[in-house]
Amino acid sequence: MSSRAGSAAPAQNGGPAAAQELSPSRSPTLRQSYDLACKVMLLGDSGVGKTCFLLQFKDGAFLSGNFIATVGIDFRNKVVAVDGVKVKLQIWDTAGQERFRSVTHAYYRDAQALLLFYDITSKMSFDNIR
Ligand SMILES: Nc1nc2c(ncn2[C@@H]2O[C@H](COP(=O)(O)OP(=O)(O)OP(=O)(O)O)[C@@H](O)[C@H]2O)c(=O)[nH]1
Repeated sequence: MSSRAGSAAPAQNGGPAAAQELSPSRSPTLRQSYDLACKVMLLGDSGVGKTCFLLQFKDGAFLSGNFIATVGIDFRNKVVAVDGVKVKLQIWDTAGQERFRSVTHAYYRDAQALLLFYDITSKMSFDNIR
């Protein structure tokens, strides 16, 4: 299985090298103006579709073809308007693989929302997220 380079894991494909270097303040999209900020975490087993959901929501694109597992954790920002209020969603895409659990747990603390994902064709992925 191939791996998608996450920002909180050893660098692959020229990505940042260490977990402590992953900071939302480094994102250029933060320059967008907003009224409220909200941290959202995407959680669930590996392969349930967290990254695809995020890319679809952020860019309107679907990642089909070879499955590339997330390494560690990564995030994307998107500003949405809710009743005239600009809300910046800082959406954190966690790796579903067990070996990254300790890395991803460290990011839960100040989240306002956790989105729990499972694969409707896999009862195990549902049981694991309960
Ligand atoms: N049929 C179908 N396949 C999907 C859907 N969403 C994602 N996939 C496929 O499922 C595979 C895994 O998707 P990812 O979004 O990378 O899974 P993930 O939960 O981010 O996995 P990790 O990064 O390992 O935690 C990919 O091959 C996708 O093309 C969906 O809604 N339907």
